[in-house]
This record gives sequence, structure tokens and C-alpha cells, in this order.
Amino acid sequence: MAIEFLKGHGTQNDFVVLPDPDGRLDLTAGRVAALCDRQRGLGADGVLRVVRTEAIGLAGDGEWFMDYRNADGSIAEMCGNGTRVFARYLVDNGLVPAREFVIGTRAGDRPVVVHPDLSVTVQMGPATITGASVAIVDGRNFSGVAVDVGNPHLVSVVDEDVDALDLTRAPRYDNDFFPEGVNLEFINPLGEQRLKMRVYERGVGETRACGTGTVAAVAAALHLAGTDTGKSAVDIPGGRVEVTVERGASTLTGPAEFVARGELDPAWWEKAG
Ligand SMILES: N[C@@H](CCC[C@H](N)C(=O)O)C(=O)O
Repeated sequence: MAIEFLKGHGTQNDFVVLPDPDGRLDLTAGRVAALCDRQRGLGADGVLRVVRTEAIGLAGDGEWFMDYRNADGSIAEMCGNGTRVFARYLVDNGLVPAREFVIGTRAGDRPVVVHPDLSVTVQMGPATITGASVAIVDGRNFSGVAVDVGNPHLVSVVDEDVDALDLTRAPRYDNDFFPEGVNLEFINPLGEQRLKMRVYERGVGETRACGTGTVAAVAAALHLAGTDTGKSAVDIPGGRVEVTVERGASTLTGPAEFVARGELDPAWWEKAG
């Protein structure tokens, strides 16, 4: 069986997209890790399997389900940048009848709009403040706001430029507070309605963007300013996204691009499993 792939990214958070409408692929953690490996595979921060919701026995309003996996093979509930890339794939390939539709994810249904300029807005659901904790980078403690955006985040405001942080090694965090692991965001507020952010993602490492992380960052900044509603541009190493946060809802808008399409070598796929 030929296995098609595409390579795409959303603000340089990059993904291997695997079209699998009928849910036939045996997508093991080993195969995901091999695909995402930048030396022995195609290289990516994660895999987006495009599968029909009913083909995997799930219920939901969306015909298509985004089966997201981190680069280490682990499963995560949600990926904001991945949702934009996924939405663009469905529109480009005529798999949805309109530019507004719903995508199923493990965190629930996510309505999307693909705009005429091919940027995508995702309704990201609630960004819920769940408490306070600490990230430790290079032996230094950074207190942070814990935010649930379907997946777990800890957002720390940093006094120095976030570019100065050494994120080459995994920061530490409180395992009791985050038993399932956590994505760690470090932010500099840059005046009203603008933030700069770096992120160390659970299951991946430092990435050039994290969509759920940018929503968490804006929600945390608003929380620290004593409010729960607002909007902000977020500058990440891979570009810029726009985020709005309201009570019980949030949106993420940004680009989605494809760079390649091809077929996997069947022998490589068998060996990787
Ligand atoms: N890059 C993603 C988030 C992917 C999942 C995350 N690493 C986790 O394990 O929760 C995004 O754009 O949101």
C-alpha cells in the first residue's frame, strides 16, 4: 500500500501530514518518532494523521479528526498550529464543502475558518487558569501561571529578553502539579496587545511556535493584569499569530503552509514499525 505524506508548517511548527481517511495506517509511536527524526526520517515537530471521525469510531460534529502525535511518539490532546495546517489540507484537497467547518480533536471539536489569504482562524475553546507553579531553567526558578487549553501549559513572565534563556536542555517542573507533563512558555510583554514568546514543548523540545501555547500565554498575561478578556499579537521565533481570549472561548489566527508531498518508502515504514 502506498503511503502518501505531506510536509507543512504553521509559523514554523512543522508537521508530517499523513492522509488516512479510512483509518488503515498502523501509526505506532516508533513510526511517529522515526518520521519526525530530522536525520533518519523526514523531520518534524509532530505528525497529523487525517482520518474520518467515523472510521475510528468517534462521535463529533466534524467529519475529519486530527490525530495529533508529538515528535517522541506521544499522543497530545490538541495542537493549535497543527489545526491550521490540517484545515488548509482539507480545503486545498477539496475534502470539505466550505471554508468554515469543524475539526475533531482529542480536546473536542474545533471550528475553523480558512480565509481568502489562506490564513486560518481556529476556535480554541476555553483557556482555563488552573493555578500557579514553577519552571526551572538552568537552576533558576521562574514562577508561572498554569493554563489548560485542552492540553497543559505553564506560562512564566521573564524580566530579561526571552532570547537569553538557554532552552537546549529540558527545563524542570513540578511533576506532582503536572503528572501528564506540561508545555512551558516564557514570555516578555511588549506593551499593550503584544507579547514575545519562546516555548519548550512536552514531547518535542523547543519549537519555533506553539499555537495552544500562544493562547495560554495571552490568557496568563490577561490573568496577571486582573482581567480575563482581551487580544494580543504573539511573536514567536517562527513568526506571528493573533490570539483573542474571552470568558470560556479563545481564537488563534495565523498562517498554514505546505512545502512538499510524496510517498514513503514501504520498506522504511516496515522497518520503522
Ligand atoms: N505545537 C502544538 C502543541 C502540540 C502538543 C504539545 N506538545 C503537548 O504535548 O501538549 C500547538 O501548536 O499547539
